[in-house]
Amino acid sequence: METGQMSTTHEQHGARAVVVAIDGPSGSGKSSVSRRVAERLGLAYLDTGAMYRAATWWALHRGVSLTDGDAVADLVRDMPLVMGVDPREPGVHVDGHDVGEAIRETAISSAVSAVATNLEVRAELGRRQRAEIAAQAASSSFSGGRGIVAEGRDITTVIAPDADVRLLLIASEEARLARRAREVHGSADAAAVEATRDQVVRRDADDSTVSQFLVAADGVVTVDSSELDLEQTVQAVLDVVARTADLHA
Ligand SMILES: Nc1ncnc2c1ncn2[C@@H]1O[C@H](COP(=O)(O)OP(=O)(O)O)[C@@H](O)[C@H]1O
Ligand SMILES: Nc1ccn([C@H]2C[C@H](O)[C@@H](COP(=O)(O)OP(=O)(O)O)O2)c(=O)n1
Repeated sequence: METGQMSTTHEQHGARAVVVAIDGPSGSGKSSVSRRVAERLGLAYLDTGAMYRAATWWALHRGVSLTDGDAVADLVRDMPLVMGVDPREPGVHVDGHDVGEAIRETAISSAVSAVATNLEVRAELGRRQRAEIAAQAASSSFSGGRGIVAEGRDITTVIAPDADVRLLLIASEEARLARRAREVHGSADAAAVEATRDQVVRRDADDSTVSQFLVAADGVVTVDSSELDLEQTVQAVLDVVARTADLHA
């Protein structure tokens, strides 16, 4: 297997697992950039936002009211969630359901902050995220021990504050709204941007009550993608990784 071959080389060099932590607001490009960075470096990829989205889907699927915080937390503690960590195909399954597409629907985007601001849910999903990050140090893992790119809102600050590379990906509100409008509505005209505002601006305001992702914490490098296209942003992040971590990549 390709990954296995990379891991053998990696281990022969005696290199240890690298953890790249990336946070940022909605539409800054975290998911698309992190996936590409992970793929190019032969690392695993963890989309922690997808875990909050999957928890929201699961609660709605099971008919649990999102306003009943204790019931949601109880449900999430036992959630049979399987997160794929292959950056080429990062599948999300809950209780055998492939929810990769369903969790991106507007109904979930609008509701997810109610789950993401539940501190008991954060504790449970944070525990699973730390376990996955630690697991990628093992040679038997997807990355063959090379490591992982994990992205979300609190990875640089709470989940992996001692990551080798800590990065805040930002972009202007205008750029983020236009990107999301193009993605969801296929256009960045005024109507499409307005229709996207709730799931970008309101959601970031709600989410920032429990995580600090609008300003870089100490030691976190900021990359502003407002004026960069996707490939330029990937390159800017790879440059930060190369400067910061001894990847031998
Ligand atoms: N630097 C960029 N320039 C232009 N479009 C981008 C850039 N980064 C991401 N995109 C596009 O913007 C949309 C939102 O990106 P995404 O990775 O989902 O952001 P996030 O995970 O931060 O919410 C996607 O359609 C993506 O392809
Ligand atoms: N580590 C994380 C990751 C995501 N979240 C929350 C914040 C968001 O509202 C949801 C979904 O995150 P996601 O990264 O998929 O959202 P965007 O694609 O950036 O719009 O989860 C969080 O609170 N902590």
